[in-house]
Amino acid sequence: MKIFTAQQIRDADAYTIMHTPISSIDLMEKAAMACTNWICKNYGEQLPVYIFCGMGNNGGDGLAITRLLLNRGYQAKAIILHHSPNASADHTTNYQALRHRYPDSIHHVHEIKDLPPVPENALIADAIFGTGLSRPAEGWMADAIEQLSHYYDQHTVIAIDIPSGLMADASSAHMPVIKAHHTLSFEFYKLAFLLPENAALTGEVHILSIGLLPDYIAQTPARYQVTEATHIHDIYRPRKPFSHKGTFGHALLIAGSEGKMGAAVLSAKACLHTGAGLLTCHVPRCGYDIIQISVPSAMCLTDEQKDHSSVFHNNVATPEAASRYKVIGIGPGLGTAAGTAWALEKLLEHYHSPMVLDADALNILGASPHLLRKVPQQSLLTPHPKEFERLFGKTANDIERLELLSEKARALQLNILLKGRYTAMAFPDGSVWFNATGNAGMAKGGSGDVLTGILTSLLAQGYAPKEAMLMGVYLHGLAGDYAAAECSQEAMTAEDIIRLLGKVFLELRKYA
Ligand SMILES: NC(=O)C1=CN([C@@H]2O[C@H](COP(=O)(O)OP(=O)(O)OC[C@H]3O[C@@H](n4cnc5c(N)ncnc54)[C@H](OP(=O)(O)O)[C@@H]3O)[C@@H](O)[C@H]2O)[C@@H](O)CC1
Ligand SMILES: [K+]
Repeated sequence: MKIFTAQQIRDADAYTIMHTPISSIDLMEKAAMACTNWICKNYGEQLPVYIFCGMGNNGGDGLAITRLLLNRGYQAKAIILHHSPNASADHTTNYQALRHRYPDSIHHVHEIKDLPPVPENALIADAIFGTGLSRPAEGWMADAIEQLSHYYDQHTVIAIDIPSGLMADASSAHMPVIKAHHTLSFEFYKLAFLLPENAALTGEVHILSIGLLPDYIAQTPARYQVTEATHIHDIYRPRKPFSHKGTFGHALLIAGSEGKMGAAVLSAKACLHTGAGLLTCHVPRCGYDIIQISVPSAMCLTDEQKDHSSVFHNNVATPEAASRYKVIGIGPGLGTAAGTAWALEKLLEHYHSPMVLDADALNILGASPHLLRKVPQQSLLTPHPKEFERLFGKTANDIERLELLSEKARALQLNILLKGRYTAMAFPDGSVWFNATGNAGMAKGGSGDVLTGILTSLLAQGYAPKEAMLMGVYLHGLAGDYAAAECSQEAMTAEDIIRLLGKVFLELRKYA
């Protein structure tokens, strides 16, 4: 799903109005109807609904919702905040319609002391500012937003299109913003919903269709996208009947150190359960029995060191040796011993195909930034926010961090993701995608090691690096969702994610 900017959303609106018999006021009615239906489906008419409206079209939506709820027997009230002397045309039309039919349902607010008390059991709808917010709220409007934010603790708050005060495609850090339990947004995700800094503001986001024209959406380029199931169905290639293990690539996984062999085991298992043809693990001597017993399908090479790996570059020292492996995954539980860092540098000097770098491999790069330039182009890097900061430095807010992510992916020609609720993936072509599968049950040790195994496996099988990242992150999240459904977010572990990869592939095959 494309993520459009506030301006592109206005253009989609205008395009639909120009190319269909639908007028602007009809579109507002459709938006208001979609919200009203959602409210009626989820809350009974015994609850009063207080709808706070601004002077633009977001306020117009609020006025139309008030009328539609009153039509259905709800006790709805519109509280209009006069932040501007001028109302938009569609706001005015809806104001007149509401006043004509339900004159007692409207309350005007010209300054903060006019805000009415809200009954204890009332539902609150926030229709003050939408995508037309052009600057931070100031003066008494900032105070009003601040005051309304406190309703979050005692009431259910539903934001219409976007929580008021939140900028759709810029950072709103340190700005007054309404906190909502639910956001009912029209047609598209807004970039703001996907940023961790806004996690506490939007609550659950529900995308409601209002019939904007699909051809505008199809023909308009968007810098940001959210991965959808259909994208993954297009990427997925089922195994052919006449294939053999060589068809699916030989992966080399360099992972583990004393006390962290579990990371290597998880990564190796995930690699095999994602379909790699052959897997060799390079581990320190202390890990030999562990790998042989825990992952019997994998081969095992041991380092000359007992507790950390230090000579893994020898596996690719000659072109002939290097050609044995389709891909290298490196990092889970690796440690950052000086010998390991030295061997990583040597590895990068010898190996020139895309690889997967995670965890301690990234920490080693963060400590020696000159190594970043030696990482083979098209490689996959999988930092979490702390590792990202060690690699590329601090930023002031999430939008700046996203820019930095995208800039580094382009400049270094690497596929770099940034882990989070909506993992962001930046590609050498300048595009940035967000993944929406996954859940908080995956915020546990081991989940990242599983992802490394999955990505390494997909590269081994010949998926292009961008496809491998989009698909691997999606599958990892979906397996996590299946695991949570089966045994709860609390109880699930990284091993459950690996186990449920099977269910994910069975699901994928249905669309192949
Ligand atoms: N496209 C769609 O899909 C559809 C969109 N629809 C709806 O339209 C909404 C967008 O409406 P919109 O463009 O009228 O803007 P909106 O957010 O109501 O605010 C504009 C007002 O706020 C003002 N203002 C701005 N910043 C301010 C500040 N800091 N402090 C004070 N004032 C400030 C600004 O005044 P000005 O900047 O001119 O001073 C103007 O008066 C969208 O979110 C959705 O709900 C649906 O109806 C139909 C389909
Ligand atoms: K709003």
